[in-house]
Amino acid sequence: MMHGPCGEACPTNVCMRDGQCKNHYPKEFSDVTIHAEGAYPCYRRRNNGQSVRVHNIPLDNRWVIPYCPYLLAKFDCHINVEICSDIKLVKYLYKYIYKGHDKASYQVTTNGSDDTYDEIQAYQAARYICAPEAMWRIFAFPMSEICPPVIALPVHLPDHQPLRFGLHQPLEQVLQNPLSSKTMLTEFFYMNSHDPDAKRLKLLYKEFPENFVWNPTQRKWSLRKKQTVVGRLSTVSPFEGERYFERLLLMHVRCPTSFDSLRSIGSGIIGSFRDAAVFRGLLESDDYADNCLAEAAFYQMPCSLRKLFALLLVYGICGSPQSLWDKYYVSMSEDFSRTNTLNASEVLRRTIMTIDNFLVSMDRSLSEFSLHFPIAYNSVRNRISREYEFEQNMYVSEEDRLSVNLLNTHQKIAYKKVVSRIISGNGGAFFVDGPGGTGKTFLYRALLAFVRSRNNIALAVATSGVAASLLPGGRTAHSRFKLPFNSEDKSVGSVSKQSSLAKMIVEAELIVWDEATMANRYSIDALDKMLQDLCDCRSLFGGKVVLFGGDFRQTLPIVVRGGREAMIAASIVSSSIWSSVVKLRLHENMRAKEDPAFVSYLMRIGNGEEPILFDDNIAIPRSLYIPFVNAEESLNQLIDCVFPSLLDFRMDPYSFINRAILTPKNDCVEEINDLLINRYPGVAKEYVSFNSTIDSTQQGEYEDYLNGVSVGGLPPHLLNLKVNSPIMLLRNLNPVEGLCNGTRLICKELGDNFIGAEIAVGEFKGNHVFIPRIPLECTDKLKCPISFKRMQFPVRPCFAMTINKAQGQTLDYVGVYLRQPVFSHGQLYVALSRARNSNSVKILIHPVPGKVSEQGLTKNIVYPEIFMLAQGPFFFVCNVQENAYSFLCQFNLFPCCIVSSCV
Ligand SMILES: Nc1ncnc2c1ncn2[C@@H]1O[C@H](COP(=O)(O)OP(=O)(O)OP(=O)(O)O)[C@@H](O)[C@H]1O
Repeated sequence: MMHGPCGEACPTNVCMRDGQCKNHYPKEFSDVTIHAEGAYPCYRRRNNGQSVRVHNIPLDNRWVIPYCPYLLAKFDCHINVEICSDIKLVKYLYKYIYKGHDKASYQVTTNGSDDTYDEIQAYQAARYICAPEAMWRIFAFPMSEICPPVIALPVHLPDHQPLRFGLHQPLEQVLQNPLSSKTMLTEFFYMNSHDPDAKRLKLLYKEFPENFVWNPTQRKWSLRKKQTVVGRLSTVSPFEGERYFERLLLMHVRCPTSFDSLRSIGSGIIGSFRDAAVFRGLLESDDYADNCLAEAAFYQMPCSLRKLFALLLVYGICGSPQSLWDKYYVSMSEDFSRTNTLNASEVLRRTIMTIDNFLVSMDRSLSEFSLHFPIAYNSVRNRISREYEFEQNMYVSEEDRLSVNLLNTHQKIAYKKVVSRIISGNGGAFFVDGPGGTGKTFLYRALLAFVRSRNNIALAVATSGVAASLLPGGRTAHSRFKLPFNSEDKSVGSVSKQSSLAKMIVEAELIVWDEATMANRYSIDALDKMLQDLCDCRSLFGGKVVLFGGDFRQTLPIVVRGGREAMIAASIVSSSIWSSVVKLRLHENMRAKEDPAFVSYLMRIGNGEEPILFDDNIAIPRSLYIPFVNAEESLNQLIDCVFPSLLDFRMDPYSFINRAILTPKNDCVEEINDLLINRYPGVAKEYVSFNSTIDSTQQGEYEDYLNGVSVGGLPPHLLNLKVNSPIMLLRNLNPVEGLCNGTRLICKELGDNFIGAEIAVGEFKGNHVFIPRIPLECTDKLKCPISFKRMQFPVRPCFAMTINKAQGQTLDYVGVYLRQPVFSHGQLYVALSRARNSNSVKILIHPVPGKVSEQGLTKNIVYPEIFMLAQGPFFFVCNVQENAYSFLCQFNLFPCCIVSSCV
């Protein structure tokens, strides 16, 4: 079946909406079917040159609607086919099964007739049953079957057991029957207190039917011998109060022996199920901020406590900031009051200013919160001007100041070019391109030091928080320039011309943007427009000197549901500014100098020059991979290579923090982290998240589902941590202080309401921070069909992380776990290039089932067209960047020969 023709060839086709095909035809060519996370499957559509003519327009494989010839022939009707490889797609199966037959119901009445029409009765009396269904029913064949069977478990309050009795059955008789008061729930309690198997297994209520069978006649549970079943607690709306909180406890408390035991804490019993749920951390408490500060204050770390207070303010968790301030002021100012040189009002001023400074670095200010102090202080009005002052007086380290003397030849050339533009005031945009480790950051630091040591402003930004934290005074580009996050938003950001921020931007002599290869080109175009507007100058970037940097071998901008072409189209190389950018190249790898063979191997992987054997598969050298024996044994071998002794790790976590297992997908990350946190020595502390649907009426219905949802970027529902275990931050809490999405920390204190941790890497290594639970929203329908908010600590263990998350980080030992091969451009290169040499990397590849003998083969996905588009001269030839690849292919110019001829 073919779609269309539509688009330019037929703009009036029914599928056209706002000049675009609503079904996204034509699709992209692809040699294999790819099912990326959070994206529609990209089916195999080979570019084999074949086409058919429909309405006189040639349509090739990109226009084919997925179909199954067998099904079409068998049923002789219209059947579309989709891979059912995602849980979300299952809903379509149910939709079509339960939709029922097409039917209509009508009634003929005379005018003025007042006959009341019983719609339900009419439906029951005249439901249309098609012939096959009628036959199916006559033969009493089962109409539906769920496998495995789902056992619905009742939830009721004490003495609120539901009772079933006949119409004429005497109530007394019902009540006197001892079986009447027995329910699955009461007998679950009974089993937990009397049955040795139940005591041993320590099950949750929902797990109980998996191990025990309910006998409805005798009203008792007995050990299950066969059949796999699934238990589900009946849903309860939060509006039902205590019954809802009781259910919450039943979902999380193991082996309760009575209703009271659900509410028992230590030796006492808490008054209500709600309070018990709050006490166990299952429910957002009204006093959360108070409890959190009280617990953290106990550790007497006033500096960390002030930052914690600021975080609670920023995330709107403080119900009453003033009362918390009054209550914890003494603890927050303890270090200042201890110095005998400061009087009381000076202590107060310092405490206020340090909190305000912390808030300012998070783009907020103390004056935004309803807090009153007995002294005056400068805040919101001067907030941006304080930033301006901060930028103008940025401290430049001696090391950075002297780094200019250490630059290698290529770095020196780049340095001189940029500096000469700064001095001449002519402006210009540069792009420094170099593989990882060639000293791009080293160059940025030298340039930033040059400008700042003359007391001028140089703004350092990066696409990701981790990269920003590696630059002195670095911020994420979006937060520094208030750029729109949404690529649909074509506005130029929200910096008003009169603001101090605008003044700071206009005065900046240099803007450095690292990891620009990961940025969406709309952000870069937005910066160009904004600078032109603020500087009243139509030249590129308003005539400012802007230095971009990055590595096109690494991953490209993420485009939700977008494939290869969409990623290329979102890259800086597809931006209108690209042809005017001066390209600077660094070649000498300064990081892996001692292993040149590994460096050239990495380059071959990154450039896509490693020979492809078949289906994008390359052979990994024998010394780099662990031979696959079976899933468990081989994974253990990989773990042993990366973390040879977890006990040593616990003793000296800093010595091991730069070791990690990298893998393409989130599900593997969670699996390995769970495995390793269990093996890690020490007692685990479990933090349970509270998930609430944005639409509160959906809470009861979806709560269990949301507890099971694992979304990339959100912490897990059940977060298990141990003291000294490594964790990764999942939010940009404060990039200026090194707290970015991706920062690695070491757990130090595990309170009930906070986590105390030390930053483990980078400029801020050793800094201590208290992290509170914060609300983390997921409204992206592609990640989860139900919009919800998860109240949890924004961290996860980081023994393992996704390859994309590792970008920008340098590791001492890298384990690459490829249960599934990489799925996007540059991932294999990013994973391997985190290591300094070949001795500090090991790869485990799961072979294709049935082909265990084919060891050490894996995919290396490289989009060579990005390298071509990144080369300047070709832009003059092809003009329309997005079509450059196909344009060049028409002339039989293929990637390798183009790159080499261009170089
Ligand atoms: N000219 C130099 N002299 C001495 N050391 C250098 C020089 N250039 C870079 N280095 C060192 O080499 C290492 C890698 O440099 P850097 O982090 O700047 O590379 P990069 O290109 O930014 O890498 P990535 O793309 O992975 O972030 C660093 O330890 C840096 O200090």
